[in-house]
Amino acid sequence: MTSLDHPIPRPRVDGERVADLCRQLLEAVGEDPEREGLRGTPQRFARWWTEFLDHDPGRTDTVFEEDLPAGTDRVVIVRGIVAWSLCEHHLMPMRLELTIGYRPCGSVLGLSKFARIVDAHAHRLQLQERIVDGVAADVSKATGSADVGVVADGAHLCMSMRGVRQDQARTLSHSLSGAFADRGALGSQLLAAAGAGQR
Ligand SMILES: Nc1nc2c(ncn2[C@@H]2O[C@H](COP(=O)(O)OP(=O)(O)OP(=O)(O)O)[C@@H](O)[C@H]2O)c(=O)[nH]1
Ligand SMILES: [Zn+2]
Repeated sequence: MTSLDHPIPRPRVDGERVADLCRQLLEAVGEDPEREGLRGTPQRFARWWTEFLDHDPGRTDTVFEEDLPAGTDRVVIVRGIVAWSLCEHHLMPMRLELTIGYRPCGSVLGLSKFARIVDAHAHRLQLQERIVDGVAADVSKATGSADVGVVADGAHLCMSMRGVRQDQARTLSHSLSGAFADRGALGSQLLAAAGAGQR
């Protein structure tokens, strides 16, 4: 069993510096960082950045050997995985609902590991498309399967509370490989499981 190398290393957060920058930000937007309600804000702000970016997803690659009876096909689809990330353009939250499928070839991945893999990619400054690609690559690496599909349905606050203010807009993105690709039945099954186009 090998542990997964994540393409973007976990950043180290300098909490004191973040708190100091928060104090400066409050001043720059015309606030008094010493007023009662804001006195603890720089420390809280630093704490949440640290909690978010320094998040340890835990072990992501526990697999179990599982032989399939000859002539049977097995597909695993996990849906309803919710993750929050931050868009790297505006540093604003995006909420993603992910559906992940793969066709096991000899071993199965522990079910909780899908959400842990998602966490490893979400707790960074990100693009939805990069999260989906990264999750698909890690699932493929952990399972040894070339047949992997990942669908994400994302709501981006930078598109809803500011900018174009499209509160209902959702972004669907997917990464399909092997048997999930080429508009085949498995890809369609995955998109249907994700409820694509139903919201
Ligand atoms: N492809 C992609 N784009 C994203 C994601 N998150 C945010 N964006 C977009 O990044 C783009 C940045 O556009 P810019 O023109 O540089 O910045 P802006 O003037 O703030 O853009 P507006 O949001 O249109 O006001 C916007 O279109 C955002 O909607 C993401 O996960 N994937
Ligand atoms: Zn954005």
